[in-house]
This record gives sequence, C-alpha cells and structure tokens, in this order.
Amino acid sequence: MAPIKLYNASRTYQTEWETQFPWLRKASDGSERGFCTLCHVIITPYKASFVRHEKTSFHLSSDQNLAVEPTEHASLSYGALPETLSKKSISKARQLKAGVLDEKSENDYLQFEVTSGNQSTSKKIKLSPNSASKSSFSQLMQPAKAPKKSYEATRRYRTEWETQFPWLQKAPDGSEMAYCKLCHIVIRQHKGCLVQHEKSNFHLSRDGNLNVEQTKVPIQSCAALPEAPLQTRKNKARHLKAGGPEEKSKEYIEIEWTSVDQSSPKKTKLLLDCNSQSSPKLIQAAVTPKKSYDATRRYRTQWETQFPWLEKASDGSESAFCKLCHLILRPHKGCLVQHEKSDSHRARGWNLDVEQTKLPIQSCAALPETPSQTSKNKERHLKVGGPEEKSKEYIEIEWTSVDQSPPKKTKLLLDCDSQSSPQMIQTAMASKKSYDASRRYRTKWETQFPWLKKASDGSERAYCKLCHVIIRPHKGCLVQHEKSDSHRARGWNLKVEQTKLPNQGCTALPETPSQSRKNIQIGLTSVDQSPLKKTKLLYNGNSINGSEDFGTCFGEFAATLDCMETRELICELCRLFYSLGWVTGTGGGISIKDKDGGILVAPSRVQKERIKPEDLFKLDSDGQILSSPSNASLKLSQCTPLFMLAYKLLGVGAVLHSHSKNAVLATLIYGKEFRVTHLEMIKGIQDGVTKKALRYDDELVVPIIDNTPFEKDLVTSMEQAINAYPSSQAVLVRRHGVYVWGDTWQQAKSMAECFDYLFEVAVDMKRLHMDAAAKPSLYENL
Ligand SMILES: CSC[C@@H](O)[C@@H](O)C(=O)COP(=O)(O)O
Ligand SMILES: [Zn+2]
Repeated sequence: MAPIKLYNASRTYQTEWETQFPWLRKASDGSERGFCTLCHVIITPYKASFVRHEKTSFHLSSDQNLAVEPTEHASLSYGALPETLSKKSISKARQLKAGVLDEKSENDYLQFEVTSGNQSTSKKIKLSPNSASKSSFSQLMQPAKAPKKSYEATRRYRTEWETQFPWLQKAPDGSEMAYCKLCHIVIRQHKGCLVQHEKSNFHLSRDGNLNVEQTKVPIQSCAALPEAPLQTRKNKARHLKAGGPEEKSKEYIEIEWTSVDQSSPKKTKLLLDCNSQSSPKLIQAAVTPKKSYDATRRYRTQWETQFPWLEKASDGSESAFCKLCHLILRPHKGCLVQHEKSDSHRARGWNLDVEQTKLPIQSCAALPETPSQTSKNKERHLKVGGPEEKSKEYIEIEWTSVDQSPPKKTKLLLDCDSQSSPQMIQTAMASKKSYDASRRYRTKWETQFPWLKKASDGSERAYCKLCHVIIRPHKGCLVQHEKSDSHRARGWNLKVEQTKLPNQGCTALPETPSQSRKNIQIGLTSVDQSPLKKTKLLYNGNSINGSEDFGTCFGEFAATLDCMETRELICELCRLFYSLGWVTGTGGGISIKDKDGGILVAPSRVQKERIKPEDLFKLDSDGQILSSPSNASLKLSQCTPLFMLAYKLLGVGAVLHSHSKNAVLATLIYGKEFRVTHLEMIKGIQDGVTKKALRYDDELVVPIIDNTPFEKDLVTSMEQAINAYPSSQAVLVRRHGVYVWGDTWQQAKSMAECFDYLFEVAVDMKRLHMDAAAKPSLYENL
C-alpha cells in the first residue's frame, strides 16, 4: 500500500475556504485538516485537495449539487457521528429544484431530515440557485440514476480490521464506512486511513489500550517487545490484546490485564520477538503498565469531612471504604458521590443521624414539605458546610455523627422566603419515614449479640460497640454485621478479662484453643471498658491426682461463658465430636448452660458438625424455650428431655450425648452396668456424690438402660438410673450411645473422653478374653 502522505505541518486550515466549498469544515480531530461534511472524509488542508475531492465521483454522488448549510444541529454534531442525507431528502430536494414542489417559493431553505445512525435530526438545506446548470436541472428531473461507482463506492468495510484495530467498528449509519469507537468519528473504509487515524493525537489521547497490567511473566527467557519507541510497544501490546494474526506464528507470554471498565482481569497473550536478544527484564519493561487512571489516584482524608461514612480501605490500597456498606470504592470523588446516592447506601441511612435540637430562627422557610432527596442533600450540604451556606440563611442544629462522637453543631440551610415556620422544618425533617422508621430496637437481641446496644441518637437503630457503627434495627443486618470482616477484625468476643492465675501449676486453656479461649489466655480488657470483672480460669484435668477434689481441678476455676460464647463453643465441640465419630449422621448432641443459666441446645436432625451459633435454641431451667433460631424449620433436639433430666435432677452445667461406637459396643458386652477398674483414666471421672475424682483402683460403674424407639421414651428409665446411681456422671443407652454430664462443660467434655477411652479399653479387653471389671490380681498368674 502506498504510504499516506502527510500534509505540511506548518499549514493551517482557512475558514474562508468554506465559501468556495460549502461542504467543507475544519476536521474535528484537532488537526488542521479539512472535513467533507457530505462524504465524511478528512482532506489535507490544500485548496487543490478540496478541488480534487469535489470532482471525485465519491463526492459527486453525495453532493448532487446541494449546498448544505449547517444549522445549529449540524454544528453540534459536526465531526462526530455521520450525517448522511436520507434518499428521501435528496429526492425531495430534487423535486424542489425542479419546481415540482412549491415549498421553494415559501422559503429558500428547506427543512430536511438528516439521518444519523438511528437518529434523525432537522437540518436546513439551501438550494443554491446558481449551482445547477439547466442540464443538471433536467438531469435532476430524471429518475435518479444509480451513481457511477467510484473507487470509494466499491470499497467495503472489513470486519477483520477490528482484530488489528480494536477501537474500530462499522459506521452505524448503514454505510460501508469505518467508525472509531473512541473518537466517535467516521473514517474512510481504507486501511491506510485507519492506520493514519490511529496515529493521530486525537485518537491517541483517547486510546484505551494503555491499561495492560502485567501480573506474571511465566516464560523466563525470551526476547520481548522493543525497548523503544513507546508507541510501537503500545501498538504491539494492543495487537496482542486483540489477538492479532501475528500471535499465531510467534512466541508469546501470557499476561493478565484489566480493562478500562474495571471488569475482572482477563488473560491475554503477549507477543514476543523470539530473537533472544532480550531478557525477561525487557519483557517487563515492555509490558510494565502505564499507570491506569485509578493506579495514580490517591485516597484523600479530607473527603471524610464530606462523607462521614468514609475511611481508607484497610487492604493497603488507595481505595476508599464505606463503613456502612462495607464496600470498597474507587478513590474518586465522583464515585463517592455516586455511592452516597445509591439505594443500598441510603438504606443504611448514614444521613439519618441529624438530630434537630433547637430552632433559633423563628420565621423562615425551610426544607420542602415533602423532603425529597433534595432536602436530604441540602442537609448534607449543611453538615459539611457546603458552598450554599455562605450565601444563604440558616439555622443552627446539633447532630450526632454515626461514629457516636460528641454532638456537633452545624448550620441548616433555609430558604428565607419566609413562607414557612419552624414547624415546617420539623415536619420536613421528621417526615423522612423510611422502611426503618417502623422498626424497633429489641433489647433481647443483646443476648445473642453481646456487642450490641441501642444507638444513642434517640433512634431505634442498633449500634455496634466495637465497630462504632450504627446498624439498622433488623436482625438480619446484625447477623450480617457480625459476620463482616471489619467486625470480626475487632474481635467481638474479646470481653473476658483475666484477673489472676490462682494456681501456678495448671494449664489454663483447653487443648484446642478457639479464638475465644485464646482471648481468655491473653487477658484482654472488656470492650465496654467497664470496671474489672472476675472470671475463672480453666484448669486442665491432666494435673489431677487421684482423689483430689474434682472441683479444684475443674469447677472452681472454670470460666463460665456468656450466651454467645456458649453458642460458639457448642458449634466448635460439635465439629470436634464429629471428628471423633460421636455425633455423625446427625446423631448425638451437646447442651451447655451459659453463665446466666440459659440452656443452649442444638436443633434436631441436622448435621451437628455444621450448625451455626444462631441455629441453637435457648431454654430456661424448666425447659421452656427462651429463644429459637430465626430459621423456623429448625426443631428442638429430641435429646432435650434427657438433657433436662440431668439439669433438673443434678443441677449440672453441661450434658453431652455421644453415639460413639465404643459406647455402643460396651453396652453389648455388659448387662445392667458397665464396670471397670484399675485403669488410669478412671481418675478422670468424678464421683457425683463426693464430688471427688475417682482413684485408679476404684471401680467405675455406669448404669445401662435399654434403648427405646423414641428418644423421649428414655426419660423414665434414665431418671431411674440417675436416681439409682447418684455417683455416676453418665448413663449408657444400649445399642445407642451414652449421656455424660458435668458441673461445667469442661468437666463434661473431659469425662466424656475418659469414658469413651474406658469403653474402648473394656471392649478391646473383652476381645482379648479379659475382664476390665476384674482386679489385675485375676491375671497375675497368667
Ligand atoms: C441418627 S438419629 C439419632 C437421634 O434419633 C437421636 O438419638 C440423637 O442422638 C439426636 O437427636 P436430635 O434430635 O437430632 O438431636
Ligand atoms: Zn442419640
């Protein structure tokens, strides 16, 4: 292809040319070139070029001697979208010229419809009286002949160009012309013109291809893109992004890149010249991204004045973060404004925290009666001391911020046209009834959410004591908030304060310390900064010596947990017991009393290892339900009547129910009682009467009751067993499992482990034809 000749850079476009060439305008691409408004082509700024162009059949076929006079419409869209006279318009013009239509007499101008893509606009066409010769008039009278096909007219737009020029598409005007999606101009359907256009500053300034972001260079040694010039590299990168034809024949590396529209990263292949002169460094240099628009942006702390809900994102980036919506936002003021207007953000009501306290000005028109977004915006402007404040009247109000900081005074803008009264202001401000307005804060939520209190702004909203954010008075929102990273990062469960370690030779924490227990260990101060509280520190049963007071080892220093901690603990223990095979197949269960005496019980027929704190039921000491899970499909565990037996009869702190195979097998090798002796793990069991730990050489006896088709039918026999064996801390249920209890959950857990071990040993001894109930002397002679 012949190279495109560039015009002399010193040339400038002359407006007076337009007198001679009415179709001519200055090109809108920032250059000094001319633009044919009929053909939509750019022409070098030489008079000779225009003359030449005017004679081309391409132009003639468009012109038809019609001098177009741009109207306002035309100048507005000039240079942008194509404006092609519709055939209907041309034929009308012809008829006018020929005097077939009489509109000519009324007006020298004719209002024409000009089609541009799908749109049509009005335009005036001046009929040039001297332009057409008589012959051309008579020509016009003839039915329109198909114009002689010019070189241009035979050209076709080629879709395959789009591979090379990702900014390209077919002109939306139905013609065969090309169209730049970035510059919004029509270009001749000529590859040279496309290349030329791509190099123009106008286009380059709009070039969206400078956003390639290299994340990894998996190929280590390859020649990459040339070091210079920059534009060439950009072009290559672009070619690759577009998956140009070269890609197939050469080596490439895979890169990830993000598009200007911030959509998720895409993978693409980057072409490499594998002539091996270059190093990976070069690759890197070549593809090192031009900083995208966002990459150069910085978070600005001063935005927080205007947007009280804003903080810098905690992910180390320069992004902004909405404290209410927990959303990361682009560090762009426009985006923040946009976000603030969003329904989701407004539903979180950051701006409903203005509290009007006094109206010092007595007579003033205030906010509109039906407070629309505008009034909210007005308030906001005032809160942030917007520009209007300076020029208008205002009243002073006190308001509290979402961060619960001391009330601030601010000025409320008033439209001082004095039609309104302070009442109106009040009405205006009070009438912002939202969805939330009908909701009420419920104190009982605090049981489940210890970090919760009622917002102190007088509203019905909830407030997180840890995150210092106001939350909608909606349980779902509380649950949601509790799960949020920001909340969890603040360690809602750090409210136990360790005061002393009463005994030096004791381990404090259970073996698998969950976050809450770790917290006990590190002794954090209470979130609400209330005076020191005493708490009990767990002892580990390993330190027990036989016959020690069991309570000394467990009970006295056992940390009692609040409702939420207890809920968490049950979930954790369920997972643990599942892994031991104690609560598989939805069987088995756990119930623990919290420090306020509330009995927490898991739901029935659910996978116990997957339950969540909010799935638990809370009962009082009579077994009455205090709170149920919000998921109404959850039913109370069938084990509940059995758990309640131990609570009521023995006043214990926790009851566990295991379906352990060891327990089941043990019930198969014994009759009415499970008996073992002379096993070290017996020392891990408490005597329910003496409250002392059993000795190694004591005999451990556990009653065995027969199973029933329904769990609830075990109540009678279990009650009898408990009464008949007051020392026992467990009841075995034949072919079913075992119930174990303790004064604290730690005791119950620890004893359940010891029991299980002893059941297993007894079963294994039976396999070895030995009797675990027999004294060792029985075997001394073996
Ligand atoms: C596998 S079903 C087991 C149940 O019938 C029962 O024995 C049990 O331990 C659990 O009862 P649940 O009501 O699911 O808590
Ligand atoms: Zn069971």
